[in-house]
Amino acid sequence: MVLSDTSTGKPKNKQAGNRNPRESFSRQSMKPGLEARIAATRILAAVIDRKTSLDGMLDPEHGNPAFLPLNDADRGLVKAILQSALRHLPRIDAIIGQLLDNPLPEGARSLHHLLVVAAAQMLYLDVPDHSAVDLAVEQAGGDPRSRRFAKLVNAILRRIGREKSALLASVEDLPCMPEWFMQRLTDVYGEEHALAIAASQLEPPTIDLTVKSDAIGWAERLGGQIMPSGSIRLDRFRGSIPSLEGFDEGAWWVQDAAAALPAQLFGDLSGKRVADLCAAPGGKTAQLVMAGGNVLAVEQSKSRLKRLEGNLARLALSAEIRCVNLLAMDAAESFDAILLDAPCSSTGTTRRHPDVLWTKDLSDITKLASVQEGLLRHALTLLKPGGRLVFSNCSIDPTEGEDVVSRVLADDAGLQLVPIDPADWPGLEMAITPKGEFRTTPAMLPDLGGLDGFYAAVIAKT
Ligand SMILES: C[S@@+](CC[C@H](N)C(=O)[O-])C[C@H]1O[C@@H](n2cnc3c(N)ncnc32)[C@H](O)[C@@H]1O
Repeated sequence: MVLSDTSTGKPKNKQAGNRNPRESFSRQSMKPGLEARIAATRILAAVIDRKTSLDGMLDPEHGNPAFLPLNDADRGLVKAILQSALRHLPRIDAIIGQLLDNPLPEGARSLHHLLVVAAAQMLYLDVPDHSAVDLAVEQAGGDPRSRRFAKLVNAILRRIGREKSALLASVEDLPCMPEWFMQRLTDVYGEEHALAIAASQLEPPTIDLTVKSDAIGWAERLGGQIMPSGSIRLDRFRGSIPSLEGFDEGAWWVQDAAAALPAQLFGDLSGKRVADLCAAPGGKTAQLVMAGGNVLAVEQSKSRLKRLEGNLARLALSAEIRCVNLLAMDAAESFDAILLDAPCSSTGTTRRHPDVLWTKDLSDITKLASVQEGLLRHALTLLKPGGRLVFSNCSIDPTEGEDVVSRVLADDAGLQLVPIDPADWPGLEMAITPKGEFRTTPAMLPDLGGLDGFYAAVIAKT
């Protein structure tokens, strides 16, 4: 049995996953929920087959063409389906595999994605089984690539409905990460820690806020708890952030507790000239301004810089802003303190962005490490003697953290690592390496709801 599937071909324009003209649905005649399911299936295909990141495709104005016509409720449903499907993909695949007599044909990508979307709804979301099955069968019937498998779709999904508990139990020990990533985590952190990271990834993330001041007061008002980073955690908050007290007046901003650490490593910045070299969307810029710095925020992406400007305006904080590639900055311009929060694989943020695991691989990690090394070497030329630079990123792989810093330090005797003192960070001692760098992972502080994976090191120039 051979299926052809052109959906794995390159998209015709920059927006991945355009409506396939061969699908025979018209919007008006669709059952409620079907359009959302079709959108979720297309976007899932773009993530898995074309390595397209989810954030851009779910952008309310510039997102995937299948996403844009949906109403708010359907958009919410699509997001929930995709988060669940990507978070649990290896388990869903294993369950579907158990129910098939023969593996799905190599080319049957659209059939695979359709089954994954329906199974995610049935196994991990509160969608009634009969409605998930009916819509999946209708979806299969309306797509010439899957039409002849409509009976198979019906049979598999009905069995998932009937045998849900046993099927879920049969996969509960399977880590929900791609094999290459699980292997890499095991090599770096050991099996136990790697399994704990994989398990933490199954939990929806918490929302953390960084406050301008009065953390105790805001924690009480918002019903949150104060984290060892000083952040306020709103555990399992699911509402609308802008509706929270303090948003309009700019009293706080959303920032994971681990992401709040690097900018704090400078201490008081009063009177100092500070550069935030990879600044957007600006969470760390805001911290540097609040620490008293005279801050220049540098960012090469115009659209991301707009977000930074909007964020600083809401917070009523001011910084000098420059849209430039930091590699073009001249060493004649020097700074007392520099934060380089470098672009990275984002593998520390898989609780929030489960697509990262399916859009990145080891070669991306190696490439990004080399970009980071170039950025770090250049950033250090902009640092005054006696100044400090904090290098950070949200990768969980030491290739993009510890290894970059140790190579750069080994080449220049005028640079030293300033060890972070565990005594200064009660509650986060486990996140400080023997050399004195921050290395958080999502498996840390499990009783408080975990942390993003982050790396940060302080470098001094003599
Ligand atoms: C990890 S994000 C920074 C997050 C930010 N520090 C925060 O806390 O909100 C990395 C940013 O660096 C920017 N970037 C990447 N390469 C750059 C370069 N060569 N020059 C300037 N900005 C760059 C990216 O556009 C991206 O916005």
